[in-house]
Amino acid sequence: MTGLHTADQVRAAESQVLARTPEGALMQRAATGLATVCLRLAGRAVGLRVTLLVGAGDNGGDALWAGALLTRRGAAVTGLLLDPARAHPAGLAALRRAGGRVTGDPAAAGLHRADLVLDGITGTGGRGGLRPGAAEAVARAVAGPGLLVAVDLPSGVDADTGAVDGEAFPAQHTVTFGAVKPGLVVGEGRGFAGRVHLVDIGLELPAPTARQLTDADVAARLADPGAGDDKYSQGVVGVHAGSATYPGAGVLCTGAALRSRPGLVRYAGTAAEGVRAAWPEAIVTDGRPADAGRVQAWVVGPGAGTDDEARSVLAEVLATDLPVLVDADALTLLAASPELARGRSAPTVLTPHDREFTRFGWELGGDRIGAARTAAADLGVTVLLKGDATVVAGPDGTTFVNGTGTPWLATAGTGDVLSGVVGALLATGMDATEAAAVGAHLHGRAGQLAAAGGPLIASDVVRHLPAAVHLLRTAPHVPRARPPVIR
Ligand SMILES: NC(=O)C1=CN([C@@H]2O[C@H](COP(=O)(O)OP(=O)(O)OC[C@H]3O[C@@H](n4cnc5c(N)ncnc54)[C@H](O)[C@@H]3O)[C@@H](O)[C@H]2O)[C@@H](O)CC1
Ligand SMILES: [K+]
Repeated sequence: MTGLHTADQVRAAESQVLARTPEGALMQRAATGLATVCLRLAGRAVGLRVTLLVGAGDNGGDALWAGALLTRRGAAVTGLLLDPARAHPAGLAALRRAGGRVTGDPAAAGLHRADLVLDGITGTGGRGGLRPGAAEAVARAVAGPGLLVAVDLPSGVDADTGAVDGEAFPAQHTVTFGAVKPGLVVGEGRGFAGRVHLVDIGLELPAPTARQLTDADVAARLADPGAGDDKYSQGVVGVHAGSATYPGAGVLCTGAALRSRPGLVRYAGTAAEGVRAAWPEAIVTDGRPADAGRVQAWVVGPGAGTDDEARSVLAEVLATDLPVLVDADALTLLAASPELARGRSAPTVLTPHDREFTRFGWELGGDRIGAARTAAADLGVTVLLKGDATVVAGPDGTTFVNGTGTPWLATAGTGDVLSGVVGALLATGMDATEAAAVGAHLHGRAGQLAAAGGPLIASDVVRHLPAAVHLLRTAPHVPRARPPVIR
């Protein structure tokens, strides 16, 4: 599990270490880690042309110290001082001592021929997007051939939210210190961070503000069937999705549930004929949820319409004491009658995309973690806010940011697949917020496998779910999972 820590949390942990270590020691650790990663990425030191973009704070100090280390290893390092009077004094002196050169002129900083560019403009102390001088230097860096490496955080990205207000440094790699900040993995920031390398600088960190599951974490939560299991003990999920005219959502959602968890899927709805034809393994009725037989969780909404019948089905399943996943059309209905979800005794999971989210009247700015948390607390539900990095927030504030997936998943029907996956996990009795996070991770991995040869369609994701489970289970360090407990 990767813990995500806010800038304040990291700063507080840093000040504890600062109080008991010699001056500059922490920055030395950061700079040494940074230089080590740079050498690994570049594959050599001697003759390596490096340009440092140096801002006015300690982030610039890290870059200068790392530049000094690289100079000593034989690199040709130039520091571009964006605010020369405020450049970190000790770092600047170290670079000069080592034989590095400095300039205040972006045109003279060698960005057109650098092998490596280190972005030390701002880190956790940055506010807002790049200022004009910094933006000009970044534009030159982007136009040049150098590998773009951000120091701690791509400048211009908000450490806590990933919001980018204006321009930011588009890093190919980010070397971050002490802890991964949420802004590196969520929101727009995710797209600016590139590959994230965490350097341990010996901080004692508090509980993270949010978490990111690894393959091993997810595998550990996916239990094998035991010798005494039968189809009922594996979790039975009910699906109400699709319509007679558009059965696709019912077919995809039912198929995803079947392929995620080999228990039993019951389908109830007007897409019955299409679902029966596609999935003989499902138990299908064209009646209402109450006609479907016993289930341990419901998925309701994808392609199910927003008419009175659909509304009454939604009210029926939300009136049960079973976990319910509400998606798509059912979210539109719920947004108009949120009281149906408020105060339920069993867990409810909402899986909105941005438009569905704002229909509830919740604001969605650059802070997707904050928005999902506010919504979850408002209704007392788990909110899975879909996006490039899906955010899952539970009613108690537990938060996950998903780290798997591919842009190819932005295609019709993949949301129906996600609902089926999470619904199947809910039916096993898994905690609802974990089920949403585990389901998002598995769905993303299946999407990555399905997209290996190029574009994918949603049914490709369904087909790749078993291979994705296998991939997760063969990840390093997977502990054995205990069998699920079915109520
Ligand atoms: N506190 C510590 O002991 C350590 C801090 N470290 C580094 O220190 C960084 C934080 O340093 P600081 O708190 O000095 O802050 P930063 O270096 O992140 O930036 C603050 C400076 O940038 C200016 N600034 C703010 N927004 C700007 C913008 N949009 N465009 C241009 N300039 C802007 C401010 O005026 C201020 O002078 C971390 O990200 C990390 O890189 C590491 O060396 C590890 C140890
Ligand atoms: K930076």
